[in-house]
Amino acid sequence: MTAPLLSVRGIKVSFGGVKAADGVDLDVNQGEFLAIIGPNGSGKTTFINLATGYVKPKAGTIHLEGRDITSHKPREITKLGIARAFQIPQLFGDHTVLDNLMLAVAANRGFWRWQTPLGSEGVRQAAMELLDTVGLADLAATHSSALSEGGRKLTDIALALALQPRLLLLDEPTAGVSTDEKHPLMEKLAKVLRDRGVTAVFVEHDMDLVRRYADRVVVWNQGRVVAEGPPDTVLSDPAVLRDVVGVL
Ligand SMILES: Nc1ncnc2c1ncn2[C@@H]1O[C@H](COP(=O)(O)OP(=O)(O)OP(=O)(O)O)[C@@H](O)[C@H]1O
Repeated sequence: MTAPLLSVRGIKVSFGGVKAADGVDLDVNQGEFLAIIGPNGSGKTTFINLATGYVKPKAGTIHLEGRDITSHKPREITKLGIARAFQIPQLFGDHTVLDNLMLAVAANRGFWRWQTPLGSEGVRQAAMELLDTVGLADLAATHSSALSEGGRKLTDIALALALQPRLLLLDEPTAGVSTDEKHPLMEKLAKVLRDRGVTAVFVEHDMDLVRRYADRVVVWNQGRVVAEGPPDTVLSDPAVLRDVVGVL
């Protein structure tokens, strides 16, 4: 069996008296699309912050393909292949969708250090390819402030893909997205990840989406992983339905 891509062992994080992670063991396997579910405030976002280096644990370890990244800075972790898409997409609203992507591509190529021209044809082409990948090529010239929430989320995912991640972390990818847009967004996302061989973790409150798109589900409650397995099994577990799904 292949070693996990990300391996978390004995992780503990507290904020004041709140235990956001209380001795968590969790593996993310190569190539899977893993959902994390749990009540508000149970520690799901903290897991994303830990994996990306924004929060440091008071105990435990995090390994990426066997390399200990527990003490690494966020920037170092990004370079090693972990990217996140934010719960609230961070876009420059007064710039076009293409400009936002070109900036991300150029930055990833070392634009700050090597002065890669921001508007060079190579950068433009790579940015257009990413937009095409997420189905937004037709909106390249649109100002990002004019996008629907689904469009903003897909742009944000394209920005994260510009970092060429091996592991993509998505905090509520469909939050704020209209009901009509949710399934097309997830279909597109699942296809992009599959086509590019990117492993992904998504935090989600919509159980229909979890059941339909996740390969595996991890249930987080009060800083602990309380259940995990295939969606159909986990989402029919009476304890999960009572303590987690019932309070979402
Ligand atoms: N930087 C912080 N400072 C203080 N408390 C924090 C911080 N980050 C998280 N917490 C607290 O830790 C707990 C877990 O938070 P976290 O955001 O990880 O939960 P969550 O499961 O993602 O919640 P939600 O579903 O509402 O986004 C909460 O009680 C939260 O208030």
